[in-house]
Order: sequence, then C-alpha cells, then structure tokens
Amino acid sequence: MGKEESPKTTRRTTRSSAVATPSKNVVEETNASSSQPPTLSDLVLGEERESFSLDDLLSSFPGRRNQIQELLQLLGPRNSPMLPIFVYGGTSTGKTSMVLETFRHLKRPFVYSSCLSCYNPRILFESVLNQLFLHRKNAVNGYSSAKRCESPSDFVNFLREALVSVLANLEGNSGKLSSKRSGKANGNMIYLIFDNLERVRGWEKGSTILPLLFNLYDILKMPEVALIFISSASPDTYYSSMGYVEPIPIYLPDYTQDDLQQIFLRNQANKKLYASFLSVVLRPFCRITRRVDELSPAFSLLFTKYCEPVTNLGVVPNKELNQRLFHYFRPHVAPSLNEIFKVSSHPSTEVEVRETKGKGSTRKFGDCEDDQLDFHMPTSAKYLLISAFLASRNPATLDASLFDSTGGSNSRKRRRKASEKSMEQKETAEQELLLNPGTFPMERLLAIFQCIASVGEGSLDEEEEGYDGLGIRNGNGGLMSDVLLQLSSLCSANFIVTGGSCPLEGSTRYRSTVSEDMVLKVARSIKFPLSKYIYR
Ligand SMILES: Nc1ncnc2c1ncn2[C@@H]1O[C@H](COP(=O)(O)OP(=O)(O)OP(=O)(O)O)[C@@H](O)[C@H]1O
Repeated sequence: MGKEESPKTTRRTTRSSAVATPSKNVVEETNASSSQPPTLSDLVLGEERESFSLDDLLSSFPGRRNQIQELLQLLGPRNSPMLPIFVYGGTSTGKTSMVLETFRHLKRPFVYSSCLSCYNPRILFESVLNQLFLHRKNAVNGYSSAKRCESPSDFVNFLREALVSVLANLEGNSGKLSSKRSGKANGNMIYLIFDNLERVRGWEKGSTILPLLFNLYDILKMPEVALIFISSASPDTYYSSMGYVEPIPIYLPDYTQDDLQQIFLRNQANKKLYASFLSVVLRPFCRITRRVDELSPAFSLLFTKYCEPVTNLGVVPNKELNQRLFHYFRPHVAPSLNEIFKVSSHPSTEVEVRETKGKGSTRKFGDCEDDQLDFHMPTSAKYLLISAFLASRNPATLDASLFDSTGGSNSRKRRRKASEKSMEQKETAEQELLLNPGTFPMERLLAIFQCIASVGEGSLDEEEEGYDGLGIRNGNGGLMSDVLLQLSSLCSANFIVTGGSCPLEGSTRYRSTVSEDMVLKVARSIKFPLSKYIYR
C-alpha cells in the first residue's frame, strides 16, 4: 500500500507527494476518499514518529541551504510570533517544496492553500477555513464547505473564529488536555501559507483580495498566527503604497549548473554513471532552461536511453565506456533539446526585478540602479535579449568577425581576425551606426542568437570537443523554431521594440531598449562574456 493511501496521513501525505513531483495540482485541501475525520494532526506534515532532521532537510534541497536557514531564522524557535514572510523566485525554484519540507522538519501546524488550485476568492477562503475547522468535504456533507464565504468580511470573521478554536487546542494553550488533542503538533503557533500568490493578480477581484491578504496580519492582530506568502512574482509587483506591513522577503535565485548537478545526482543509485550522463546533457540543457520541473522529465527519459547499451547498471564507467555511451546517445539529444526549448518558451516571459531585502522603489525594465537586481526569465530569452542588445549596439558589418564559426568562443581566432580589419571597414561600420542607429532585421537577430547560444558558461571544454559537441551549434535548426514566440514575449515586455521598417525591403526592423548595465547583469547570470562582443 502506497503512503498516499494511508488514511491517517492522507492529506498531508498528498502534500508531501507534491514535493517529490513537479505537479502541485495535487495539493488539495480536501481528500474525499479518506474516511477518517480530520484532527489537529492533519495540520502537521509527515508521520508523527517520522524524524526529519535539519540535515535531512538541507540535504534534500541542494542549492537552498542559505534560504532554508534564512527561513528557519525568521520562523524562530517554537511559539515565537513573526512578521509575514514573502518567499519568491522563478518558476520551479523549489519555493513550495522548501517551505513545506521546512514545516515537515519543524512539525509545526500550518494551513496551505494554493491560489492556483483555489482559483477564485471564495474557493481560496473556504479552503483555508475547511482546514482550520478540520472539515473534510465528502458525500455525507454533500461536498459542502465548513462555511460559505460570500464576502471578504465573512472570511475574516470565520477565520478569526476558526483560529481561536484551533489555537485553543494547540499544545501549550490549555494545559494537558490540549497537548493530548494536538497530537504531533509542535508549539502553539499556526501558520497560514498562501502559495502561487501571483495568480491572484489575474482574478477579477484580485485588486481587493491582495490587500486583504497582505493586511491579514494587521486585521487579525493574533500573535500566534503567522502568514507566509509564496510567489513567482517579486514583491515590488504587489506593493503599491497600500499602507500595510511589507512581508519579509526570501528570494530563491535560479539554480546554477552546479546546483542542478547536485539536485539530479541526489537520488541516483549509480552516481558515477549518472554523473557521466550529466556531463553530457547538463550544460546544453541549462542554456535553455534551469527549471527542475522541465529538466527532470527530459533527463529521466534521456537517462534511460543513455543506459540502453549498459548491461550492468551498477557499472563504474571508464573513459572508453563513456565514449561508447556518448556515441550511441548523441542522436537523441537534439530532439529532446528542441522539445524542451518549446516548453520553456512561454508566451508571457515574466521579467521580475528583485529588490534588496525589504526596501527599494518599484523599478521598471531598463533601469539598473542596483547590483542586486535579478531577472527571472528563461535562459533562452536571456540569450535573445543579449543578441538584441548586440544587434542594436554593434554595426552589422562587424558581425562576421565577432561571431565567427566557433560561435565567438575562440578569442584567439577572433583577435587575429579583428586585427585584420582594415581601417576602411571600421569607418564603414561607424558610418553605418550613424545612419542607422540601433535597428536590425529579424534575420540578424536570429543569426547572432544562434552564434552566442553556444558561448555561455565558457567555451566547450576539451572533453566535449572530443565528443564532437552535441550538435547544438550545427544542428539547432529546431531550437530556433520557437524563437519567434520568445521574440514576441520580449516585444510585449518592451525589451525589444519595433523600430520602423526598412525603406528598401519594407521588412520590420527591431531595436533593443535595454541598458548596457542591465544586459551585463543578464549576461553575468548565464556567464556570457558580453564585453568580448561589444564593439567599442
Ligand atoms: N533544490 C531542490 N532539490 C530537489 N528538488 C528540487 C529542488 N528545487 C526544486 N525541486 C523540485 O522541483 C519541483 C518544483 O519545485 P517546487 O514546486 O517547490 O517549485 P516552485 O518554485 O514552488 O514552483 P512554482 O513556481 O511552479 O510554484 C519539485 O518536484 C521539487 O521537488
């Protein structure tokens, strides 16, 4: 019998299973199949006797040690009141899992509602209340909620009522009896977690619900009630001087390649074999996406392919086996890259700006006053942004020498070529810039993109060259197929604007609007050597 089927822990186990899988849609507050009436124990994640130490927690989240420690520090020792917390970062950066697993470790009672599955205010309110009232929808009660909320004020009233009742029963609030009733709950605080908060902005009544949620801390004035918001949009996209206490932000940056290496190696039976697989796939895939939920299914399929020639899965691969596996495996990489590129090319590229902890004014794209800014966008979109900047900034006549056949990664070759440039060519370039400041046709953008997409994170190392590369540079026709979608996202975000049309051809020309500072930061985030490609 799977853990999910255990009646006692059904709901919480369902939550924990969400942590292990990319989909969080399974995180539901109701589980109609359970016959057991819910108890206060259901407000705690994990089995009563289960030990989930801090070491377990930290080792299950490679790349998140600092953020987990930050979170633990803000949560404080048991029974300590705290200010609201705002956990944010790009998609699939582990926000939900990190928070939920931290609660599994602490064994503190909490209520979790996702604004993704609870897709309107009433469902959200009722989800919170059902959990607090220990109410489970089922056939007997006609799948009705504990309370029906017609308005935000209904919610606040019922919420207070429910919280008072839960708190009275939590350990430490009313002596021995309650300690028995509270089961495994640790402490007398209750935490309300609202996930996928960015979704609320799209709700019809989002503009009233968001202030309500942010104001809950002030409205309730209950020190035993703590609030945690989780969002893929940054705080400055919410607060517009509404007068409430701004929650304390915890930022989860995108994973580095090293983090991803640790994440994917973590549960592998044959780490050496998996490491040899990662040495082939991680870098090219990271150029396209660093989202665990996108990489995970792609890697699991590809690893099966990678292992096909291996008869003994416990084998310790040597150089010769690595070569053999690579040659067998190579044809499968490009199609998978194309697939993932399509998936990660979201039409609504969301670019967000991180503020330094707690403070700062809302910044618009293009402003770059602060070194702490972080941009959340797919890696491929970052390359596109850099390409657009270079196309706007550099004269087209120098493209050939800047982006040579090595994708520009061979600086020795480039320097030699650059030194061969005649003064005449330079003058032409300068004239061209004067005549045509910064606009470029789509073809040029695509050509630059194609060249630089193979440069980030340094040039290909010896080993990979020995493997003859993965066909990214030469075989990425498919990779480009979705670039129009990305381009339209960047245009809607005003990163790239249309800059009139060519008088001769009548085709649309584009212009990059990003500042050099900002592009430098984007480039740094993917370790792209931007300065080598800027014409001075
Ligand atoms: N550091 C990590 N170690 C192990 N697994 C991770 C890590 N980060 C993310 N994951 C896995 O990636 C998947 C997505 O994580 P999660 O849902 O927590 O991200 P999220 O930031 O909340 O995503 P979203 O923005 O979609 O809400 C989960 O399966 C999770 O277990």
